[in-house]
Amino acid sequence: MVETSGLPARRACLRMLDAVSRRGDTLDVAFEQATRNLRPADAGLARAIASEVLRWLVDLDNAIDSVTRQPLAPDAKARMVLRMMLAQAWRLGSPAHAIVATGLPLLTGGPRRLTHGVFSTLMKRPSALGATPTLPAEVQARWQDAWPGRLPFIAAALAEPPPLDLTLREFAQTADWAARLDASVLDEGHLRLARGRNVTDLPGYAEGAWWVQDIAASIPARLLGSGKGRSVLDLCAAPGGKTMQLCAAGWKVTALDSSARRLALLKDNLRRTGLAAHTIQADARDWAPPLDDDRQSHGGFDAILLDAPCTATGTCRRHPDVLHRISSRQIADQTLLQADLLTRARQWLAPEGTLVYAVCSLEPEEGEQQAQACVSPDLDQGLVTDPIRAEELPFGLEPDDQGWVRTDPGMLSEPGGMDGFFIARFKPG
Ligand SMILES: C[S@@+](CC[C@H](N)C(=O)[O-])C[C@H]1O[C@@H](n2cnc3c(N)ncnc32)[C@H](O)[C@@H]1O
Repeated sequence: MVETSGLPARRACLRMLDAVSRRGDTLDVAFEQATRNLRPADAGLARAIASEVLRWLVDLDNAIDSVTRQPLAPDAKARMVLRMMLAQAWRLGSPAHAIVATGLPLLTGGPRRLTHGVFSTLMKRPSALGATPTLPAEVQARWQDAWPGRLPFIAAALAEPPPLDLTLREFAQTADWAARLDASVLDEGHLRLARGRNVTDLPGYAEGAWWVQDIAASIPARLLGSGKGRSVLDLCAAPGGKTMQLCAAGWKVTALDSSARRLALLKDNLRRTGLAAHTIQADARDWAPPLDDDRQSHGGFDAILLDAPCTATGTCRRHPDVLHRISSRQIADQTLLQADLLTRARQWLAPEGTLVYAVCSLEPEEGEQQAQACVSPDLDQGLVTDPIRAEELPFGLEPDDQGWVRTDPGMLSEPGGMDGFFIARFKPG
C-alpha cells in the first residue's frame, strides 16, 4: 500500500510523543527509537513537530478544550494528534490540507470526524498561541518559588528553539572560523550560528575544528584555565564536550562515564577532533583512582570536573520534554546521586587541587543547595569555595554573592539565549 507522503514522519512523531508522555523517555531516546528507518528529512520533521508540541503543550490543550463540549481525555490519541496538527499549523506554518491528509490517518478506528471538526473550527480563528508558552502548573510553581524575578524571561526563552553554538579547538582561529561559518563570535573560541543548519555538512565538522556546545556549557571547563600538562579527572564525561575543551587547553585528561553508549560517542568525538584522553567506563560510585607506584595512595588529581548527571531542566529550550517528565521524585533521585559523586570526588583531589561542579539544571536542590552542603563546616574533607570572578565569565555574566554562577535560558536573550547552568569552584578546606 502506498502511504501519503509525509505520513511516516507524523507516525514517528506520534510514537515519540507517546514514549515521552507515557514512558517518561527523553526526547533524544524516543527520537532515536522512532526514526531509525526514516529518511533524515522525515526524522527532522518528526522531531520539529514533537518539540513544538512539547514546548506549547499547555496552550495547545487550552485551544482544543475551548472547542470541545466534552474534554478529550488527557491521554486520548485524538488529543495528541490534534496537538500535532495545531503545532504544524501555528508553529511550523504547514498548509491545512497537508496537515489533515497526514493527521487523520493516524487515527485508524478513532474519532476522525471529531478531530477534523476541532481542527477546522480552530483554523477559522487566529492562532491561540501567544508570544510566551504557558508552563505546566508543576513547573510554574517550582520555578516561581526558585526564581520569581526570572520566571517571565525563562518562559519567554522557551518560545523558540535555540541557535547553534560551537566551541573551537583552536581559539586563535576564532575570527577565521566565524567568517567561514557565517557565525557571530560569542567569546574567544565560541561561535553562534542561526539554527536549522545541518551540523555534519558545515565546514570544519569532518576535520574536527569544533564541536557543538552551548555557551553556558562551555563555562565550567574554562574555569579550570590552562592545563600545562597537569592531570584532570572529567568525572561524568560523555559525550565529551568538556573533555575536548580540557584536552585542547593542555590538560592530561582522564574521562570517566558509566554509559558505554555515551562513552563510544566521546571516543568518536576525540577521534574526529584529533584530541587524546584516557577513557574509563565505570560507575563513579564503584571506582577509585589506581594507586601510585608506592601502592600507598593516589596522589590526587590537580583538577576534577564534575559535570554531574541531573534533571537537565536548564536545557528546556532544546529538550522541552523536561517540562513534562521531571517531577520532584526525579529531582530528589538526582540530588542523592550528585551528593554521592561529590563525596567521592572530594577524596580524589590533590591537596592544592581544584574541583568544578556543574549541573545543567534550574533546580536549586541540584545546584546551590549541593554547593552549600559541600562547604558545610561539619564535613570531614570539606571544601571551600574558590570564588569565580566576573572577568572569567563571558558576556558580562556576574557570579552571585557566594562566588558561584547561575545562568538561565532568559539570559543573553538578544543573541538567542543560553542554557540554564549552576557552576561552583572549590578547593580543599
Ligand atoms: C551531564 S552528562 C555529562 C556531559 C559531559 N560532561 C559533556 O560535557 O559532554 C552526565 C553524564 O554522567 C554520566 N553518569 C551518570 N551516572 C553516573 C555514574 N554513577 N558514574 C559515572 N557517570 C555517570 C551519564 O552517563 C552522562 O553521560
